[in-house]
Amino acid sequence: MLEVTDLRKVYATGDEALHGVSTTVDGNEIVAMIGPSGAGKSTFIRCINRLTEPTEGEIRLDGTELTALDAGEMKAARRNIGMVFQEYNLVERLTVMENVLSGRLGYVSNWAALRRTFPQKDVEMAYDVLETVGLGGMENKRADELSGGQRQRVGIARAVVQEPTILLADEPTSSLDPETSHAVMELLTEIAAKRDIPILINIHEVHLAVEYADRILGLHDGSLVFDGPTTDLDDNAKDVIYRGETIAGDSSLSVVSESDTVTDESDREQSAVTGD
Ligand SMILES: Nc1ncnc2c1ncn2[C@@H]1O[C@H](COP(=O)(O)OP(=O)(O)OP(=O)(O)O)[C@@H](O)[C@H]1O
Repeated sequence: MLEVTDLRKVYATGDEALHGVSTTVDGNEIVAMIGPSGAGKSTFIRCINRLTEPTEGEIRLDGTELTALDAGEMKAARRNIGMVFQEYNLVERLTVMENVLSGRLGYVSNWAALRRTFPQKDVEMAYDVLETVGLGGMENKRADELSGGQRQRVGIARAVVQEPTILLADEPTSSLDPETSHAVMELLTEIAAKRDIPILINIHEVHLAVEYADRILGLHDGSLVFDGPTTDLDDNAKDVIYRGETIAGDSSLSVVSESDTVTDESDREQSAVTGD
């Protein structure tokens, strides 16, 4: 279970992207986070696995307080958090199989990781997951030979072989055409059911959120203004989320600066996909 309490993020620029967001994600539910551009959706999802460092608040995953972990402990904890990225984050010159197996790097010794040798059971699991995502038979293709939809399936397979207890997806469909977007959302839904894990998806397209999610989180200007079953997302709720009609930002919070750098974040992204 993911439990987020009073999550606040202030970037080094002074931008307060999250004003104290609390929610839980559990079971095998599909939770879609929606909201206007700049509402803080990416920041929220990236704070969970600390690709972006939270400023304040608690993030517990299956009882472990992630914000209290040191860098080494956090790397280990990231094995439990599968991450799917908008731009796939594949290594283009590597094969589909090599990309998928990189999801197991956090489980093998440094020596094996360096030589990219994996136990037979990991390879079998990778074949299995590639079948599940509809890429059976494509394991030897290079990533740069794939379409966007196929790349995203590789990204999903890589996250799944980590055997995570939760999947996070940051705009997984926004680089894809409408048909492929549906296919990817269907795939994510199937994975949640089959693996019995929750999926938190940050998504722009409200119609996809409504079609596939069990629950909606609505962010407006860094505040969580809607948290309820998808069936409760009526026009009034959409006005609150997209126009902030009944919500005013809390300007009383003091600004705490911190020293996130782009380099830090890209290092962490690498660690998030390899568990290394
Ligand atoms: N690295 C950063 N440094 C400073 N400010 C940032 C950074 N990343 C995001 N922000 C700011 O934080 C706020 C929330 O941004 P975020 O990307 O989380 O929103 P979003 O809802 O995901 O937007 P979009 O839907 O356009 O991707 C915005 O005001 C943005 O300008």
